[in-house]
Amino acid sequence: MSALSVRDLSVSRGGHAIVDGVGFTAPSGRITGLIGPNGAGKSTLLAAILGLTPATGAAHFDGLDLPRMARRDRARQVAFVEQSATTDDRLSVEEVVALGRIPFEAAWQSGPSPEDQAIIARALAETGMASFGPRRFDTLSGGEQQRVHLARALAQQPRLLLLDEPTSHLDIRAQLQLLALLQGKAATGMTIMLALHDLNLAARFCDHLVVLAGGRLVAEGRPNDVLTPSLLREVYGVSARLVADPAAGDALIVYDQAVE
Ligand SMILES: Nc1ncnc2c1ncn2[C@@H]1O[C@H](COP(=O)(O)OP(=O)(O)OP(=O)(O)O)[C@@H](O)[C@H]1O
Repeated sequence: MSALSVRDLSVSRGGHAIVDGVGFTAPSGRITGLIGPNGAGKSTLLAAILGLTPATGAAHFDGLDLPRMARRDRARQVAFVEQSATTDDRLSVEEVVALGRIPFEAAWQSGPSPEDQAIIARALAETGMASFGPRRFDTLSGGEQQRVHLARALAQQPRLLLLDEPTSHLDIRAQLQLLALLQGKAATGMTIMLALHDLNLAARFCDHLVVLAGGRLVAEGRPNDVLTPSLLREVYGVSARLVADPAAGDALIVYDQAVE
């Protein structure tokens, strides 16, 4: 089974644990939401899973020791959409997405093969960016850039996809499109984990939730079991109600106020 299994993962900075003994399993072919307030350690945890920041503990995917793998080998299995991904701004959109094929290129290959070009075109189409191929990346809006970073990750054809707040610059339609696209990918067997701030979207689109606060795992499980008013009060410091949504067959979170 190609689940992501994280065990006792810890990251310390300045003598302070910012990720503290976190363990969970993100199920195979499902979407796992990583939620928690600002500064909870979500970005640090994702970076630690991929060995991009020094950490102790373990993160395995289908028997692969993710933090200790060679970068190129890992990039053939796992793609990461960072919160503020840096890109050489002079590249065109097509060239940015083509970066996703580099881990698969032979040493003598100069530029994408016809097969790579088809994969790049498909990733651009799936993210609604097909007509932007020749545009310079630095001329895009924040939301368009975010979609291109997703397209670059999809072009890697990963078995595990990690995303750090991939909807932060997207309008509501684009958020729904992105999450529906991820659902489709999960249905093909891709294991997906994404950090997300919108808890109603997390409840609707995620199969599994991992809740962090103060660097520690607070809860893990199905959205309906995890997103309770008491958890929202404890973790986010808000009073909130769950209101039945008969059309969707589950509950919506309605926030009342921040509490002390
Ligand atoms: N190099 C560092 N030195 C000291 N503290 C750090 C360092 N890097 C991160 N932190 C702290 O670790 C905590 C976790 O940061 P992280 O970015 O992982 O949180 P997050 O859950 O992703 O937050 P957000 O929702 O705001 O993006 C924060 O309090 C941050 O200030």
